[in-house]
Amino acid sequence: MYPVILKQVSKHYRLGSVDVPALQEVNLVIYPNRFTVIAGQSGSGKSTLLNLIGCIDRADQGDVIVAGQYIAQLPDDALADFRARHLGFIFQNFNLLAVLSAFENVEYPLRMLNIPAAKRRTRVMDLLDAVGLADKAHHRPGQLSGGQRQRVAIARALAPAPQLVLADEPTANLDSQTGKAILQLMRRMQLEHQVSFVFSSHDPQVLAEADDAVLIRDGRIVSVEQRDRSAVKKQEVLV
Ligand SMILES: Nc1ncnc2c1ncn2[C@@H]1O[C@H](COP(=O)(O)OP(=O)(O)OP(=O)(O)O)[C@@H](O)[C@H]1O
Repeated sequence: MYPVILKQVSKHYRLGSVDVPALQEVNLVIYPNRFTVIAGQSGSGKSTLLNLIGCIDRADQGDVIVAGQYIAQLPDDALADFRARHLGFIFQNFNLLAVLSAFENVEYPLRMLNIPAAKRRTRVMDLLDAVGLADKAHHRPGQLSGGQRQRVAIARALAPAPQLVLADEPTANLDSQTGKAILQLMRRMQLEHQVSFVFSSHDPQVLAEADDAVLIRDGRIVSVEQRDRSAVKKQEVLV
């Protein structure tokens, strides 16, 4: 497993004639198999940073290296394929396809990767079981609660066995109890699947759960706190 590396990364937006510096000379390493939270005030650059790490957008300057690949070297079609193979995404509004069942939503990224049907079925049912929704496989998103929808989204993100799962404010649209349960589920999935999770969040519950907490202000990283949570992890794995 590779770390994500950002070297001297800058990103600007243009708003009419105004230049908006969203990220400025960011240097950051996101270590494998950790729970990393990017925290900062509204407008500080969290989503921009997550979009660059998630290869949804490209840097204006500097290097973004994900899964050992310099992202700037990939043309757009190769980048879409790279994303599908190596990255999973969880969104605050879940982004499930309303006309598909829970099963079909989780299956979707595997279809995109041309995984054979029998293998898809096993993988999807294992994941739905792991997120506690095996009995809801045929329900559509409209027949599920917010927390259940986010569970489907977590299963979908993990379906292609990505190196990295990115989540933009994953608990923002959930009440605090449900948010807590979703956070615990994501932590369990992160440990069981040996995958890196990177979140942006304002939520103190999410920040408290971080292995690594990255604080961003005005487009610059102001601190990175690495916590030794090995004792916690051992306990969680044992239970
Ligand atoms: N498409 C865009 N066009 C112009 N400016 C943008 C665009 N997207 C973001 N920005 C600006 O870039 C800066 C960083 O925005 P970003 O969305 O990354 O912050 P954020 O920390 O994720 O904010 P929030 O917590 O409110 O989602 C802000 O000043 C924002 O106004």
